[in-house]
Amino acid sequence: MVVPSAAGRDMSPESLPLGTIPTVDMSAPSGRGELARRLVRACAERGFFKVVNHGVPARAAARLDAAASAFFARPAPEKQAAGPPDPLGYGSRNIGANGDVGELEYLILHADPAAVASKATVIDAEDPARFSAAVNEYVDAVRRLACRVLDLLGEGLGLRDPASFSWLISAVDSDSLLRINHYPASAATAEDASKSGGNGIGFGEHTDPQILSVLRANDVDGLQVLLPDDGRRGAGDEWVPVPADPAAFFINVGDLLQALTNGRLVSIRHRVMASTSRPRLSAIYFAAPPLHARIAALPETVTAGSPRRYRPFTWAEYKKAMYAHRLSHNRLDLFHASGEDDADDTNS
Ligand SMILES: C=C1C[C@]23C[C@@]1(O)CC[C@H]2[C@@]12CC[C@H](O)[C@@](C)(C(=O)O1)[C@H]2[C@@H]3C(=O)O
Ligand SMILES: O=C(O)CCC(=O)C(=O)O
Ligand SMILES: [Fe+2]
Repeated sequence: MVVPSAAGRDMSPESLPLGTIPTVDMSAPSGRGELARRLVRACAERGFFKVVNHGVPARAAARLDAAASAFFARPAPEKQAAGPPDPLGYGSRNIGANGDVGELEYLILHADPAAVASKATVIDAEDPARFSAAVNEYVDAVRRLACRVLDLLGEGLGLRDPASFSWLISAVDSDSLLRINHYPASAATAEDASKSGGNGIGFGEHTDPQILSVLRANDVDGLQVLLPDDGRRGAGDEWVPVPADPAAFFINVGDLLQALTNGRLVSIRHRVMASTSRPRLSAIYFAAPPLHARIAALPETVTAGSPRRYRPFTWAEYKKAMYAHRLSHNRLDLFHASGEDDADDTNS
């Protein structure tokens, strides 16, 4: 039975419970087909889910955390030697080049081992090889997880080639990134923060531009996701806190996966709130295609009832538009098939 919602969208009785964040067990206790269906449902209804039994060795995560913590503990001038973010490298408070600020410092690295090696000399001057090894081992493990998820999504969506998504991020010239965020401890409440000029925002609201983001953080809360009002509640979109779980991964659909699936899978808005008494450390692998990759809705996702939503574009073209806009900008709107917005228009 299909129940029409107040908003006119069909709600199958199997829809996820209101306001919940799905957890997906990658060990597939109920079989591969069911796992693929669960992943598609999580990405279509939420664009965000928690993953357990993910297969990423705890040792790889611990090594990355140790390398990152050692870097962030260094004196400011030493850290600044790895910056400013251009857009790769070390940054503090300023996010991107268009006036966004957050209560954090961060490292953005290209995921390619050669690029990691060239940055490692300024990040860990004492032992750059140790830093590179920690990053490469971690990136390798999370890329595998991202590929497994993407292949299952391809299967669940019934694509002729279920590897269409994972193929894009596995290319040797893929433009994937690793970002490590460090939100310093502040005993501040949201009220204290606003008195001192802060706004309680660690990382402002945004969607991730790439294909898939794979996040792991320590045991400090702060991440929130904007769950869409699916019409059953009628109270509008809602910011939902994501309880920390350092043993799990959190995965979200990026803008490119929304475009490739013609809007079937949704790129979710998220943010990090800053008022915490302990530092938050997070690492996010942004799985991206090569710069020249052409992003167009896969034919299986374009139907008479669901016409093409976005015009085809390359990742390079999308990146240009993304860097020209503020963090919170809805970048996919610039690429609407019938939209009047112009992707080269740099006013946000
Ligand atoms: C304000 C910005 C920072 C960002 C580039 C942008 O112009 C808009 C997208 C931002 C974002 C969000 C997700 C990732 O953290 C990030 C690395 C990315 O690919 O897009 C950041 C960019 C950044 O910090 O350079
Ligand atoms: O640091 C976090 O937990 C999330 C940050 C984030 O969304 C990002 O870097 O794109
Ligand atoms: Fe993000």
